Amino acid sequence: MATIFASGTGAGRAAIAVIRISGPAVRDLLTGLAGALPSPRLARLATLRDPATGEALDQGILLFFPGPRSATGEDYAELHIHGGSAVVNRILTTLSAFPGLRPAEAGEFARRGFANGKLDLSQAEALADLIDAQTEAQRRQALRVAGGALRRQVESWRAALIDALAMVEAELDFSDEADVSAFDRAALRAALDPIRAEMRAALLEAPASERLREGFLVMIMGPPNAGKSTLLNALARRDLAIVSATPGTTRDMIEAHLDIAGLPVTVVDTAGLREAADEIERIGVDRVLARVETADLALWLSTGGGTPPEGIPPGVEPLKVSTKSDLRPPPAGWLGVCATSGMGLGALLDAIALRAKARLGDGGSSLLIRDRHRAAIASAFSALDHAVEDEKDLEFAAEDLRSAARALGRIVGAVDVEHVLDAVFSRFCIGK
Ligand SMILES: Nc1nc2c(ncn2[C@@H]2O[C@H](COP(=O)(O)OP(=O)(O)OP(=O)(O)O)[C@@H](O)[C@H]2O)c(=O)[nH]1
Ligand SMILES: [K+]
Ligand SMILES: [Mg+2]
Repeated sequence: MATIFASGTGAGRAAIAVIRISGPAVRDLLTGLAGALPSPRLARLATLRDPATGEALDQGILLFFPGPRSATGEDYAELHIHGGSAVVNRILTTLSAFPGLRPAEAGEFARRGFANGKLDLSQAEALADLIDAQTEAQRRQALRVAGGALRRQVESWRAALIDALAMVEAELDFSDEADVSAFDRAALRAALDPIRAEMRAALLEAPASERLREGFLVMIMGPPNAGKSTLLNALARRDLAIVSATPGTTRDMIEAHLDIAGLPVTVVDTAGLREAADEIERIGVDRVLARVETADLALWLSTGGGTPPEGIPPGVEPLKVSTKSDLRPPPAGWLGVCATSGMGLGALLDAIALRAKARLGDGGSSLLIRDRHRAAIASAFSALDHAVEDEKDLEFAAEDLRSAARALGRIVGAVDVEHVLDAVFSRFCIGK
C-alpha cells in the first residue's frame, strides 16, 4: 500500500498550508523530516529538513496520528507549514522523493477512511457537500449527514428489517406446509409499519434536501425593456448583464448565485418575451421557455402591470413585479420595485426568501440528500409494501425483506458499490 500525500489547503499565497500524509511510511518520513517521531496527537514545533541532504526547508507544526485512530484509519500525519508556493512546492518535491510516497488522487484520503470504516458512503458524500457548501442551510444539511444522521437511520432500519426477517425465517423453518397460514401476518405488519412511516416521511422531504444542494431557481421574465437586467444587476450588486434602452438587449441567460437569508438562490436574467425580431432573439426566447420548466419561481416583470404571465408553466409560481415604480406606481396585487434606486428590493428579497424557505427547508432535518439515496429508499419502501401484502407467500415476503435490506446497504456503501465509489470519491478535490 502506497503512502499518499497532498496539500489539504487551496493553492495560492496563504499564511499556512496543511500537507496531509497517510500510509505505512509515515513514521519513517516524520523521523526523516524532523529527526524524531512526534508524540501521537500532540502538536510539535520542528524544523523540517530534507532527509537526503539535511537542508532546512521550513519550520512548522507536526501532527502524528497512529492508525487506526486517524482520519484514514492508517498512520497519518499533518505538516502545518508556511503557505507560500515556494515552501509548499519544495516540501511536496521532498515528499515525492521519499521512498514509498506518491501524490494522492482526488478523494483518496476519504476513500481510505471509507475502506477502514471511518465513515460510510453517505458521510463521504456529505463531506463533499460540506466542502462545496456556500450558504448556512447547505452547511447545516451537509454537517448533519456528514455527522452520520443518515448512516444511523439506515442502520436502525436495517437492524429492524433483519429482526423481521428472522421472524419470517423461523416461521419458514419450523412450520409444516399446512400450518403456514397460522403465521401472524399482523405481527410482521406491526414490525414494519413504523419503518415504512419513517421512510415515507424521509421520501417526502427528499426533494427539498436535493434542491438545497442545487439552489432555488428564480427566473426573471417579462417583456423587453421591463427592466429585467437592471433588476438582476441590483440583486447581484454587480454589473453582470448589459442594460440599454433598446428592447431585445438580452439574448443569453445570465445567472447570479445569491445567498438570500442563508439559502442558495440562483437568479437568471432572460431575453424579453415577444415575437422575436430575429433568429438569435428567437433562440434566446426558446431557451427561456425551456429552462423555466425546471424553475421554482418566476418573477414576472412589467412596468405598470398589465401583461398576464404567459409562458410560465403551471408548476412554477409566478410573482408579479411592477418595475420602474419611480415612473409608474404598481397596480394592486403587484410588488413595486425601482431597481435603479433600490426601492422595493428588500420586500422582493423577503418574498423570494419566504418561498425558498418553504421549498428547500433549512437543512436541519435533511436525510436523503442525493437522488441515489432517494432511489434506494424508494426501492426499499416498495419492497416492504410487497412484503406485507395479504396472502403473500412467506418465501416471497422473506425475499422482499432481503431486497429492502440490500437497498439500504447501497446507501451506506455496504453492497455492490464499486462504480458508485468511483463516482463519489473522484468528485472530491485532491487532498480530501
Ligand atoms: N426610470 C427607471 N428606468 C429603469 C429602471 N429599471 C430599468 N430602467 C431602464 O429601462 C431600460 C431597459 O432596462 P433593461 O434592464 O435593459 O431591461 P430588460 O428587461 O433587461 O430589457 P431586454 O433585455 O431588452 O428585454 C433601460 O434604459 C434602463 O435604464 C427603473 O427602475 N427606473
Ligand atoms: K433593454
Ligand atoms: Mg435585459
